[in-house]
Amino acid sequence: MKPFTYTAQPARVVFGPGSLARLDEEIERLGVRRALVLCTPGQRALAEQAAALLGARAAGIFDGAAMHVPVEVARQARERARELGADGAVAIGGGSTTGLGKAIALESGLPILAVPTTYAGSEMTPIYGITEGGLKKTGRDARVLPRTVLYDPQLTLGLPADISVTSGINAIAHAAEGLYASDGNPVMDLMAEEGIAALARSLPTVRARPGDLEARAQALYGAWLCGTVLGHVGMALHHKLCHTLGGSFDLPHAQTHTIVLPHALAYNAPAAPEAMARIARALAGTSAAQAVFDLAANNGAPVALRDIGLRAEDLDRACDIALQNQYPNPRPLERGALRQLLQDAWEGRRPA
Ligand SMILES: NC(=O)C1=CN([C@@H]2O[C@H](COP(=O)(O)OP(=O)(O)OC[C@H]3O[C@@H](n4cnc5c(N)ncnc54)[C@H](OP(=O)(O)O)[C@@H]3O)[C@@H](O)[C@H]2O)C=CC1
Ligand SMILES: O=C(O)/C=C\C(=O)CC(=O)O
Repeated sequence: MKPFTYTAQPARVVFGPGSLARLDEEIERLGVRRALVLCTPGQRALAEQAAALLGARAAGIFDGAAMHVPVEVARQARERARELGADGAVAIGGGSTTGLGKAIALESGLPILAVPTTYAGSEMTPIYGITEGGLKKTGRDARVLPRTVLYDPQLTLGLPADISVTSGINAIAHAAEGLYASDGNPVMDLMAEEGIAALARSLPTVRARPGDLEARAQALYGAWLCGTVLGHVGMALHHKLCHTLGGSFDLPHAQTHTIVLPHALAYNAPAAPEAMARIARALAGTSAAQAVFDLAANNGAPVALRDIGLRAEDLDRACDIALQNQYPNPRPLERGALRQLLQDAWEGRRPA
């Protein structure tokens, strides 16, 4: 048994179809009297539904959430919370909305209740990300971890099939890197393998039948487990590469994770055989890298960076940026091999 340290993070999770109906009692449980409801413009109707459930406990709605939490949006939301005398926030939507709630909590310490509608998993982590001047700054702070999470599979029924698949593989990426994390532990390993398996089982059904509530519940269960892993252990090459590609080249988040993951796993495979075996087992495959690639390719997800906006002439700079910071990774960062990883991901080549 490898030595480990495990510190459980506080979070209350309410899971089940219709759990949105418990919003008012759960926000009261946090001692919140005036909650600001956060959403993107596209999820305004859902936010209004949440505000109606809160009744007098709804201070108002801020519908300006945006991908990667632009610093100006964070400032506007914080100002709105102050104007309304909010003593808490409800973030209802995907990772972009949860990220806005985190930006408010980072400065104010206000309690956040998250109602996720994608599989990003941000609701289970103390990780924040705020973008300024084209650069995304991420960090970890206990203040941003949502106090309560309501997982209601019914709210994911409207998530488009293509976004569902890439958001689900974004979740798988958290767990996959968690299995070779330098600060991993047996509890997170168990959650990671179960989370990957739940998503691998359910995503094909979600794509074929987006209205299948049980498949949606399985996918959301997997996302919860994978997000919990992300919140407890450090990420490595895959996430650092995706932050580089997303932050510096403005590539779409979940799609970037989906494309890069097979190649990051192939890069680390020689240095993390046990983790790869567990990932492959969870995916019912023989090769972790190929099983992830096939899950994406067989379910209509993009497999090539060139298909989501990265140009061939960007690859050298992407490699340079990725090499700027050192961080724990099973295999040392070697420029030649890293550049080949990016070339394979750009072309969409199935890992050998
Ligand atoms: N800090 C952390 O621990 C983590 C942070 N993240 C961050 O979260 C962001 C990515 O999160 P992700 O959820 O993928 O992205 P978004 O929150 O941007 O949502 C992705 C897309 O799904 C749509 N959508 C969301 N919910 C529904 C729904 N119920 N019905 C229909 N459409 C829906 C959104 O539409 P619309 O825009 O209209 O809402 C959007 O087009 C990134 O900024 C990433 O960095 C991701 C994982 C972990
Ligand atoms: O990259 C991920 O999926 C996990 C962490 C982040 O996205 C950090 C953030 O931008 O909030």
